[in-house]
Amino acid sequence: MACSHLHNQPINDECFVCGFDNPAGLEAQFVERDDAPGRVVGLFTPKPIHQSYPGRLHGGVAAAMCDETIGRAFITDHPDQWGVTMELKLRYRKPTPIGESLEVVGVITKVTRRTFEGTCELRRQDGTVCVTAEATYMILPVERIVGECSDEGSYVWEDDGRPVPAGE
Ligand SMILES: CCCCCCCCCC(=O)SCCNC(=O)CCNC(=O)[C@H](O)C(C)(C)COP(=O)(O)OP(=O)(O)OC[C@H]1O[C@@H](n2cnc3c(N)ncnc32)[C@H](O)[C@@H]1OP(=O)(O)O
Repeated sequence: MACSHLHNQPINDECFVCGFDNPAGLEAQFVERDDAPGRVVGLFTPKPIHQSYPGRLHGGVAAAMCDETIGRAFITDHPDQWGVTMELKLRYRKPTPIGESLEVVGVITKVTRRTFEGTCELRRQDGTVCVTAEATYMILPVERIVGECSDEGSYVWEDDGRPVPAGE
């Protein structure tokens, strides 16, 4: 698979989905495929701590992965605009296993002045689509997103106002 990592997208080290300093996290990675421009592919391998029924990925964890994949698909084409999830709708179509490398393919379907919408598919290695999702986000300045819940973020600010992970 020809692909490139999303080097320009920030990571919050303690994020449940993308962070690598969250012991319970998914440690997901996000890439763009050369054969699918405009899409983001989230890659992750669920651990036993992410299950619901034995061996089965918890639906809420799948939702988190779908949510972030669609959100990152927007940032790919709008690097200075971030969003918060307003609405997330999922269909759990097949059981999702743990311990298997899975991918979530996200794409943006609609952009307005204040919102964007997108869809995604969570797929197994054999192509089985286990979960599909659609979501709507409100576009907000990152200062407001971070500032509403925390006095400190894991970001520093470049001269052009762009946030980058602290320590980079
Ligand atoms: C590093 C890169 C990562 C990128 C991917 C990230 C993916 C993950 C993203 C998340 O998980 S974010 C966490 C989950 N989401 C949130 O925490 C959002 C919480 N909700 C809000 O902060 C506010 O509801 C929101 C900013 C969306 C809107 O607040 P506003 O103050 O701008 O709007 P207001 O409350 O005045 O309402 C304006 C209109 O929008 C409507 N509205 C507000 N929230 C809504 C909502 N959630 N869904 C539908 N409609 C909503 C509201 O009813 C009203 O309708 P009317 O004008 O008809 O009266």
